[in-house]
Amino acid sequence: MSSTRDPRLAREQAYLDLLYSRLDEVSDLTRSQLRQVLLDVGTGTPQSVVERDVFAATHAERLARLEAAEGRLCFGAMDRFDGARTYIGRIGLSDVEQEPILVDWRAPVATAFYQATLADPRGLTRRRHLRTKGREVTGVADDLLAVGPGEGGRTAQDADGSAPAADTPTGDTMLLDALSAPRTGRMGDIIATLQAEQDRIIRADARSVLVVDGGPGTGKTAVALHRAAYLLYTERARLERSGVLIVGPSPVFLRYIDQVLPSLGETGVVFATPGRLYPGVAATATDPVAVATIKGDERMAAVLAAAVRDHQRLPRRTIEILHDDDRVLRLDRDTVARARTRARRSRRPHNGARLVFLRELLDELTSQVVKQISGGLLDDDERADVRDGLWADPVVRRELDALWPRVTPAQLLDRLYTDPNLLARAVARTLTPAEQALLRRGEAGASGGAAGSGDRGAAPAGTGGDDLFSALEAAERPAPPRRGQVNRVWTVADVPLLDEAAELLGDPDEGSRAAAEARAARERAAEMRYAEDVLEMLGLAGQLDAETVADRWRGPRRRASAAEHGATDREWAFGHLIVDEAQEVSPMLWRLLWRRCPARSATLVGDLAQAARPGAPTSWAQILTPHVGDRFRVERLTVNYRTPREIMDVAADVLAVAVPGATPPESVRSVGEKPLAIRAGAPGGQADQQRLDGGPADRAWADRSPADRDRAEAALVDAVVAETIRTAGMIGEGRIAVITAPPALPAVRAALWRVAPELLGAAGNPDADGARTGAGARAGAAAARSVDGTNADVLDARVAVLSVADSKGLEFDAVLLVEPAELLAGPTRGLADLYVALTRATRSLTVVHTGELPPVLGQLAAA
Ligand SMILES: Nc1ncnc2c1ncn2[C@@H]1O[C@H](COP(=O)(O)OP(=O)(O)OP(=O)(O)O)[C@@H](O)[C@H]1O
Repeated sequence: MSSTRDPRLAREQAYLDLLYSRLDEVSDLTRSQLRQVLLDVGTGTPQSVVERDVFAATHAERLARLEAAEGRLCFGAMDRFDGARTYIGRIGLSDVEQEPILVDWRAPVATAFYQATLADPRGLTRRRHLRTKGREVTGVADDLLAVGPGEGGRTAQDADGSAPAADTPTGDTMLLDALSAPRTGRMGDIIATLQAEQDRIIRADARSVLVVDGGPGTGKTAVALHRAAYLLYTERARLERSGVLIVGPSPVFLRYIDQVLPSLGETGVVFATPGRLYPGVAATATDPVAVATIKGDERMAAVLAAAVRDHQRLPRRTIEILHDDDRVLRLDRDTVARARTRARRSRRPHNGARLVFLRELLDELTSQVVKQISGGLLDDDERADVRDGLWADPVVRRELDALWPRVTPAQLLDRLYTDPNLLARAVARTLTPAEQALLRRGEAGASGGAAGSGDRGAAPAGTGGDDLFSALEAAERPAPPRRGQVNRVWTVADVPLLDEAAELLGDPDEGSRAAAEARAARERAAEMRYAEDVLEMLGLAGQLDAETVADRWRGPRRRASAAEHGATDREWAFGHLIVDEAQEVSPMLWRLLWRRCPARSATLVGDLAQAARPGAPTSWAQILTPHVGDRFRVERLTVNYRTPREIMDVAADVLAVAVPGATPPESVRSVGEKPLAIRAGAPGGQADQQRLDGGPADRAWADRSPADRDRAEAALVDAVVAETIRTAGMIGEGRIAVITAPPALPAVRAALWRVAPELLGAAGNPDADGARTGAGARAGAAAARSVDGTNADVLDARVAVLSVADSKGLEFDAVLLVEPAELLAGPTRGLADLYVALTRATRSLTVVHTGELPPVLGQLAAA
């Protein structure tokens, strides 16, 4: 990087000083405007209150954006042929004359900064990168793109008075420096070094579905998050109202990425894991892979529809109802069938159509009563009284409810899993007997991870749309807990099924009352947090209380509140959907996701080669055509920014077997350090660093005798602990992941905790189980524990012990991969899991194993 005597530094420092002083001015002004609005009691008219609140919200959001821009306010400049210079930064700024002095990286004019090349300089002579620390310029790097016509053959750098040296740093130097920096446990923004192919994707049109496909480390996640920030900038009005939903595979992953958008000044997004996409349920428990696969199968939509129809019954023979103890009324099969047909034709969901069904049958029963009383001579009011009397009669109610009961999603799913007759009827031609058995097995409950919230299905709500019955239905609220109340642990794979059921059943009770309460509480909590932040920013904490300020935000709907709302309302229509690790999404989950974004404006990020799901599709068309037809476009990223060449060479062998013919991404750098294989339990009890010849894959642990297994496990754990400590000493301040098959997680964690607790931090303490809240919770990832019981706080520690599932999308300076043969023997696509695990490191990879290495890792042997 440039020396301190570089004259360019002084010039850029002067400009940066000017930018920061303007930032301070604008921030002070905004702060004082906000203070004034908040302290102003106003005239008290409704209009003045609303106006004041709108102003307050606008000022507060602007202030938050200005504060987020403090770090790396400006990171580049571009010189054009006409000699004009434009500075690019985190936000746009204008001087007092309203002349632009800094351009937001997302503005159209900034496109050239990212996309200009020597071959296509886009009117630029030079792209300048600024390295800053706090408010100080510490380095300058230039990409010379062309010689300006008015400069008489001088290079752009000549214009600064400095001669270009052969080893002058360039944008590539800046990129490599960023990629080689120690990891912090959190993804950061990459606006200073975005590459042209990434920038094009970020700015792509948002009206249809864009798939960002690419191998590990190609920046897919980074691009998706920057695209969210770009869309919030270019389509703010639309997305402020509707929000952006970002779905990531695990709470750990959401925690990993939760700083990126705030660092770009954007907060109006909802983060969710698949287990949290149904209001009122926070599922983290998982089913066995085979069960989850069948639950995610598209055919489950037909199964659920059949299960709902099964609750719309016809009596075998005429029903006799004793009304008011003295009158016998009759409902024959044909009458009920007619009512059922009408109700079904109403095209309302089950609980709404129930009202049509009830009306038909009550009309019939009313006619019978009227005939019996008066030979049919009653006026309308009297008929209405008769009908009310029938509805109020528990005997009548019981008979009608039995024919078309109100059902909640939780009840429907619970019955499907537990009632073999219902299951058999609902799946008659849809699932094989073996698949049905798996569904019933799902009933046995979930494994791994913390419990999802119980889901009670007893409190009915009015289904609306019919005055008479709305009133009658309202009268029965709140209902006492009924027999058949559901209180089970839902798994992640149950969530799309609950949502599908809610769609078929209509406004479900738990989706209305419980979710409305949860929503109100969350919105209030968000308002309070927001108010506290604003008071903090203004130094008004002692003068105004957060409660008062929060109340003032209730009038105009803030962007954050739109986001909060969307998080708890299954009928909320998000303006844009972003799905990370999209290759793992099951067909049933896709159905849920598209319901959340009916406009089908989406960015989907994934790598089919990393798909762990058995039977995962092999093309995006296979995944998307059923949902969006041909309204999708695939963009590929090809450069691996994360994994060094030496590690990628090993991973490429795995890819070649996992997906024959697939091209691995090209690593942008090498580190001069080959991955190692360490064999545990070698003679003398010492871990033995080995160069092996491949050979047959070792027997998986499950195949060994218990004594062998115990010995091997003890040796393995010892070797992992020793190697982790050695690696920690070697990499200094960076982060390490120990990636292992789920069964070995507790033993490895416990052993590391015994020997080197400081490496695991608070997240590694086995006694500290239980609910934790933190930034992840704030980001919408409230379930602190993940698929394999991993606490999202692991990212704060120097060493994270993770399953492959939880390591998805993350990266570390060093990775210790434990017993790869176990991954290959697992129930998921083992080669894909191995590929994911191998590609998490930015610097060093060590494989620790007990038996022979799988042949696919032959390269390690030759290392
Ligand atoms: N232009 C860039 N400048 C600096 N860093 C970059 C750039 N592009 C990508 N990176 C970094 O490369 C790493 C990998 O990016 P990212 O996690 O988005 O990849 P990915 O394609 O989602 O990987 P995976 O499929 O393995 O999850 C991240 O640390 C990211 O910040």
